[in-house]
Amino acid sequence: TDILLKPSKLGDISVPNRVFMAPLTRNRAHDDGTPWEEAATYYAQRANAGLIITEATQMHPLGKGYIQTPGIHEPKHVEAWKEITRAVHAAGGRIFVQLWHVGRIRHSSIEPEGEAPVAPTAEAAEAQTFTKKGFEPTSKPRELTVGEIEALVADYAKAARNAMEAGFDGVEVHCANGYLLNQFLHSGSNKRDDEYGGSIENRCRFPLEAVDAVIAEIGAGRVGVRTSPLGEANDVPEDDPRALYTYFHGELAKRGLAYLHVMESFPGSDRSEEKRAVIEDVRKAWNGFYITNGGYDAERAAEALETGHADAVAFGRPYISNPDLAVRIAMNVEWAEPNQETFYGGGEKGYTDYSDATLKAA
Ligand SMILES: C=C(C(=O)O)c1ccccc1
Repeated sequence: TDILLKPSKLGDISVPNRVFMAPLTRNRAHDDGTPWEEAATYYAQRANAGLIITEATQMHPLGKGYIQTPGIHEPKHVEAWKEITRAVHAAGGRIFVQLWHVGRIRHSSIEPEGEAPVAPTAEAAEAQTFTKKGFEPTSKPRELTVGEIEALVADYAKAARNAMEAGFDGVEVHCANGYLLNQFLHSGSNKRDDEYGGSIENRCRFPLEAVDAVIAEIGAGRVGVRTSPLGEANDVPEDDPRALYTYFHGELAKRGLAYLHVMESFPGSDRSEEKRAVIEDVRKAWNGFYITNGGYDAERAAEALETGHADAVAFGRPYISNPDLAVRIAMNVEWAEPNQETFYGGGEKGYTDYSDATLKAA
């Protein structure tokens, strides 16, 4: 598995290995969207990753859909993130922030309280979110006007500017997992009849405008994009994933982005031949640095690089319970299993209290 430890260039930066930390929602931020102070320790412990991609971080007040997720749209958010990026850089790490807007995956009791979610179309998702009362069905959204979409494009650029101010090495634009930009991409969630809906080109328009605004603000070498072509999360059916993502990945390939990050499978879902074939096809439309993600162990990760399928592998749950994952891979040390009870919400337990055994053993 040594191929996982090969350095590489990645857009404007260099990475020391191909073992990346995938975005992980942990629901431990303050209610006003300020990240928790303990996050500096949590991310610095994981600085051995070739690249850390933060938990999904809302780029607009209405982009918040769950309790205690962090934001990056206020000056106080930027100040708090500065401590985190400083700690990661002091530990020798590199970190991108994932810019998120939940769209209709939101309950109106979440701050800003009483505000309905926004979406491409005024149809509620068959989905749940978690509020202070626990899991609740998502609220019925209202349809975004063209003017509001244009304002959100500018908000993505502003969030990217905030990310640079906060000391991040770059940003990942979240276009996956049934959230706002994914809702625009898919035929099942986007029923608009204006220039932002209908054809594949029209459904890709807003996501591409958002990516272009971020590129214009901070440069393509500091921008990655995440997609989930076979996404099952949050009720975003799509008539023709192969055609849609061949086009979307092809458009992204023209922009000189730092990377494309694809969730290829999901916890508990099957990896059928048909699904693998779609992923292989839409993978071919991309021409740059490719990060794969989805339940990899070290052996399958090394194989993904050896076959040329991917240039790096993002690990989610393994990085929860193995802060030193890249070192464990280098030293061939067994991985610890994460405790699912402390994935979402809570304090230090299950967050910063996992052992970095190899660093003591080294
Ligand atoms: C941001 C998330 C994603 O991209 O799936 C998320 C949100 C809530 C729980 C788990 C994951």
